[in-house]
Amino acid sequence: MSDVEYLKSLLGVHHDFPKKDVTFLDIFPILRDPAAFEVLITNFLDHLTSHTIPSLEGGKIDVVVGLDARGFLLGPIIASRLKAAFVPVRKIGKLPGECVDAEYQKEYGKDVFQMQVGTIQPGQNAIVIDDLVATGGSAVAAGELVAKQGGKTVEYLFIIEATFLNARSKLDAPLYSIIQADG
Ligand SMILES: O=P(O)(O)OC[C@H]1O[C@H](OP(=O)(O)OP(=O)(O)O)[C@H](O)[C@@H]1O
Ligand SMILES: Nc1ncnc2[nH]cnc12
Repeated sequence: MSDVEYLKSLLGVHHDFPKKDVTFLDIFPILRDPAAFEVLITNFLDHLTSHTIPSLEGGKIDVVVGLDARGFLLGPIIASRLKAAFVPVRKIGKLPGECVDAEYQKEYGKDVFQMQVGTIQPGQNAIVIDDLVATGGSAVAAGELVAKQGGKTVEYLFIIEATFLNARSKLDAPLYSIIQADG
């Protein structure tokens, strides 16, 4: 079994959660298996360090943006290994100080994301990371927050991509996913 097949085999599959007709894919079993979690982090880092990200134009990744809540499990470790800053995007009302806002529609609802002003400097290169991309609504909103601060999103990274919802077509930078789910 390949590394990716092994990661895929660990995912929890929950029908009709959190509402009817949504099949929820649970990444937590990967985090309960230290060897699998290392495979996961190594996959992201190999991609980020060996692959040329076209929109990075030879520059470095300055900021790793992690999305509330499961992007927080991945972002800090990737940022630390890249020697980049970690910046959280949180659901509205959770971050102190002045914030920029972006409203979004996701697979099973509507929400508002926020980022603290001054956490990305104009011209900095950012990647956005989360556990799963479904419709892409949350990723698009995160990209808007990066842009509002003058930053540039050079890539969006996810453990799982629900390919049938075609989030790629909505994003302003390439999408990288380790596991593709087609239905
Ligand atoms: O591509 P989209 O349609 O926007 O859906 C993807 C988002 O939905 C999930 O988070 P959720 O909003 O359930 O929040 P949580 O991490 O706080 O549970 C997931 O972790 C992504 O952030
Ligand atoms: N199907 C799904 N599984 C896990 N997280 C999600 N976020 C949005 N859709 C999801």
